[in-house]
Amino acid sequence: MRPLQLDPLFRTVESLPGIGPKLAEALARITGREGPEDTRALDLLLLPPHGLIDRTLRKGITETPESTIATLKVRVDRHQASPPGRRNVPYRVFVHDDTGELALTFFHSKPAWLEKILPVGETVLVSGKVEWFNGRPSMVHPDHIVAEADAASFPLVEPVYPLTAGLSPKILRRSLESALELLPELPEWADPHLVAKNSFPGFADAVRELHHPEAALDIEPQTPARRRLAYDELLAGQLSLALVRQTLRKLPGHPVVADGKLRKAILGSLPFSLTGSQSTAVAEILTDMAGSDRMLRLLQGDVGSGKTAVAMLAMADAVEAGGQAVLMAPTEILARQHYATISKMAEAAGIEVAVLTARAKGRERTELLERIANGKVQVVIGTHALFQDAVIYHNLTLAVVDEQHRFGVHQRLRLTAKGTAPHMLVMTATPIPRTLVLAAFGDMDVSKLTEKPAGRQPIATVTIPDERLGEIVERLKSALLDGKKAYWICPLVEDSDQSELMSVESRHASLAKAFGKELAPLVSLVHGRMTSDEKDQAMRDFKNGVSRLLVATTVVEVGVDVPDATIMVIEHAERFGLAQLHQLRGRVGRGSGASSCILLYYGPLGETAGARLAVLRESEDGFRIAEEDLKLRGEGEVLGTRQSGLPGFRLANLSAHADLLEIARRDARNVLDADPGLSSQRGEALRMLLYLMRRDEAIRFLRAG
Ligand SMILES: Nc1ncnc2c1ncn2[C@@H]1O[C@H](COP(=O)(O)OP(=O)(O)OP(=O)(O)O)[C@@H](O)[C@H]1O
Repeated sequence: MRPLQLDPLFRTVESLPGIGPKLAEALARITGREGPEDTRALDLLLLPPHGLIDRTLRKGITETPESTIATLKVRVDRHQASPPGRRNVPYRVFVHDDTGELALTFFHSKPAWLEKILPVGETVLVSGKVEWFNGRPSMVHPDHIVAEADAASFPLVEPVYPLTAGLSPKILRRSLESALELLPELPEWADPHLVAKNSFPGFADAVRELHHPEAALDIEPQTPARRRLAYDELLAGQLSLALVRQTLRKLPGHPVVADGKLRKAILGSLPFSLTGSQSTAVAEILTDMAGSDRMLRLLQGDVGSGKTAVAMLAMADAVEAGGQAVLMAPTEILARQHYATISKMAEAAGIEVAVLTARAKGRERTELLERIANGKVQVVIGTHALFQDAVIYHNLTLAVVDEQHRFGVHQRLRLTAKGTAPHMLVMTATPIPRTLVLAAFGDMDVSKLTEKPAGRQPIATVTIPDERLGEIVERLKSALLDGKKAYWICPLVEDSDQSELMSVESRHASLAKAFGKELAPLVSLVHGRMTSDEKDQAMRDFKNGVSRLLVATTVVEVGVDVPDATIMVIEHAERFGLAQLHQLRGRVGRGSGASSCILLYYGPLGETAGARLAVLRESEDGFRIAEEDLKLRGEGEVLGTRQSGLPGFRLANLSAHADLLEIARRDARNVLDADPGLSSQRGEALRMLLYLMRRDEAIRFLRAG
């Protein structure tokens, strides 16, 4: 049970003054919660400002430099309403000070309201950005207009939060202030030495400071308050991972003893020999599985490095030793693809493979479940459907989870609830740096595939502005005529008014048209809104060469393996994250043919966007790209926080707080060594921390264990 003391903080944001259902939705979005009911006062409190507006500049009107935010004390001279019927001509209010005149400009504002807040002849404080048009200063929609008498209430320094549509800074401010009033004093959970050494304020004080910066320095990641909160967040994360591990390790292992007969049969049938790091990874995995402790290993390998074969070889040993193995993929497309590859490999060893996804229904499903339960099926490939309650395994000894970062700790727990405690191999193609591995997975053993299979050629990567689209289409046309295969990736599914992003459907149509009668049938489409049958068909057609240009959304991002596809066009490349671009590009260059990747951007490019694309052009090394991405964008984006299911870090910034991550890891371990049930006084306080940081799943686990 959650301690009563925390109840006020768990009020839904909707219960805060001024917040209705719409705003609650908006807040759910910016705090990354599932929906409005799940968005609590606490989530608002732990949302750090990402910038600051400094309103301390107080020069005269004409002394204010172009495009700077200034606070001006002015006298109101006259109002100039929009001419009747021409609402797009702004309403102007002319004001002056000793240095000159300023036009306050308003679009679609109510005249009565403007007359009320800007009475002619009165002196007011206005604050906002001063722009010069035709040699005259103006301020469009001032951020603040305050009567001189109320000058004391004027915010000199204002924190800025990430905003989404429908949420104004003022409303956010107001709800934040009322949430701050709910903060109780809490017991200290951090180690007193650490607190003293770092001059950490208490949690509640740190939260208050977070939202009341007094100067730009106060929002830097290295203030004691920011560091304190970052530490708390990291500690909660590490503690929750350590709790999972603690319980998993307690369950009896399954020493896998096999002489490698099946594995060798598979190896012999592969059209290639393993790379050095593939062999090393296989050896590491087999050593782990032979031991009496459960394996918890991360197999990290860049795009196209050949993780699937490694997994298959490990599964072969598990099967030979009389067990079953599962491979869980994050998407249906990927599950089916793995099924296709793996059944082919398994055939050589006579291993029985089946695929299980949410799509299996009726008799087919019942029969499949039966064959899994009686052990006839030895390897099951699937999506999270693999771990529904109805699925009972005969003797599950190895679970391979592909792209774990999409699932999160929760599914990992479900997996172990399947009676037996299988060895666990987590495969990730996201070449995340060590600090992130630690933050996301805790202390797992790691095998790395450090080289690409022999014979791969570099992918020629170019950035091209949208004006040259016609040229790209022409080149693509001749490539298709040459028998080549290409992907064309678009960011969105349907045309929508709010977005000028090119939709995959209209791009599919325009390309088919541009290619003319002869080539149009070779152009196919796949996106997330199609049924899984349709998606399958599209992928199969592309693989078999029935279609040769696949226009797709990012459903093809992870893992799709069509080795003879050699051209990748990514439209609106400037809108994708670097790591995601790397994943997408990794769909080509998977065979021995020369490949190219065209990053098509709609300019002009901002500085960061330009730098990002340049990194990609220069490097194919996923690790380097991830490091650069981390520098350019922060870790939440690298991991794709929202869709990843990995509880993202809001307060900790892993490039700034790497030292705290190490400390948090050590502290989590020490705490649990001394007090595995978190029942001491400090343990109780730490439970509170887990609630506060929304790691409820760990608490449930604590109870179960
Ligand atoms: N040692 C090898 N030599 C040559 N080709 C290999 C080797 N190992 C794997 N391959 C081939 O390389 C391609 C990529 O392998 P795989 O799909 O396992 O990559 P992956 O690591 O899962 O990459 P991604 O994360 O991009 O899906 C496959 O077509 C596979 O058959």
